[in-house]
Amino acid sequence: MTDDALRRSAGDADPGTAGVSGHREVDEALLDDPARIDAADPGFMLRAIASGGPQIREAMALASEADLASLGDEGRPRSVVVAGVGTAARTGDILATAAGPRCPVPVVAHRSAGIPGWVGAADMVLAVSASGRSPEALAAAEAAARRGARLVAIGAPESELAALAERARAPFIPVPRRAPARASLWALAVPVLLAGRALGLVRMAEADLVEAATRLDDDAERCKINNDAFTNPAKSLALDLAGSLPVIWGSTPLAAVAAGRFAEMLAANARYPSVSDSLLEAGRGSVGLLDGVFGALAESERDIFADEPETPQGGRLRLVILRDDGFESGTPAEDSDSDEPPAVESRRAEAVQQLAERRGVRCTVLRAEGASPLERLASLTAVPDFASVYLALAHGFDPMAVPAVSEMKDFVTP
Ligand SMILES: O=P(O)(O)OC[C@H]1O[C@H](O)[C@H](O)[C@@H](O)[C@@H]1O
Repeated sequence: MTDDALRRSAGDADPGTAGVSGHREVDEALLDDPARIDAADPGFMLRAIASGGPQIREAMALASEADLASLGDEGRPRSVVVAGVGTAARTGDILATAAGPRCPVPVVAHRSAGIPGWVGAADMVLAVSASGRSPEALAAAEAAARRGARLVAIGAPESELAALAERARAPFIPVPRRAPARASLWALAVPVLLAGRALGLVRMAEADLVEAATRLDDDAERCKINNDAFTNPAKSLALDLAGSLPVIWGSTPLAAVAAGRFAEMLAANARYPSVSDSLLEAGRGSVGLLDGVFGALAESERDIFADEPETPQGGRLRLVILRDDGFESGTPAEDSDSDEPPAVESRRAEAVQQLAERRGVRCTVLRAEGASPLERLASLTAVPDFASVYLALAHGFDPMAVPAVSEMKDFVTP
């Protein structure tokens, strides 16, 4: 489409605003007023995000009805490809991390249409789509069936994906529709993890799932709208980030998955740009951001005698470190999601905190809690999920409606 055509099809939206509402300054007072929060969230995104615990329990029941356990009967596949986009693709990262570095077969999160060229009859494809109609997941399921690969489909009941699975005689795990897809992370991730467990790639007890669900319930309770910013960790994280350029680094592979999820939620809900990575990668490159225009230089120009900066944090980094130091700092080696000793990862997290401190770059640290990797992942996603929504609301954005995403779909759908 040419620029002119793009402009024409944008209708009569004002240039520069495209009918988008919201305000650049955060409305801090809104976060202390439950009635205003409610009114600012007409699509009930907070409620949707709070359903993580129930999603896990429901997914466990639905997966047991679908008899996923029998997947292991045909033996271990040569590889597992998790195909989908957006939140569906994130479940592939979760499976790969849960399977860990000692996993005997490759686990690949495939984020484009179809499946890799090397996939054949010896491989297994998990096609994941919350709506059950994303072209990428449908193309993956179709290609898997055509090439004779083993297929499991996970998505909305009575969807195109469900029909495709039925035609291919492949197991289908229904995921009750809960728009938007990003509010369905746990409903999608649990069947993927249970498939991995049935194939012998993931060690995960029922109790781990139950405890992760309880953790999400507890965090939803701490993050509920009636708790003010002093007691609500999500509101206080949202205020930490307000007006900043967030840089989110995860101390371990598991924490890096949570970092990626946070960046995705900040973009979709709060419409904030951010950088996210594992600290291992960041330490070799993007840690340099701390020295840059938005890092040390922005901080050295700050007037430390001013009562209130005119634009708080404008154009300045805010570091968020997601730390997973393992269960009581002593994760048994066989449970570790990383190839590195936990001490090395902890040292890296301490180091980057010191680097930030020396440069005056503000830093928020979130620590994983819980015994199992799944529970610790849940503990690193719940508060950030809520924070992204509170930040959206404080800027006057409806976190449910993202005009740019809808317009993109309209432009590219033939
Ligand atoms: O899970 P699906 O229904 O296939 O949707 C996949 C993705 O589609 C769109 O890109 C949405 O903006 C994403 O939030 C969603 O995760």
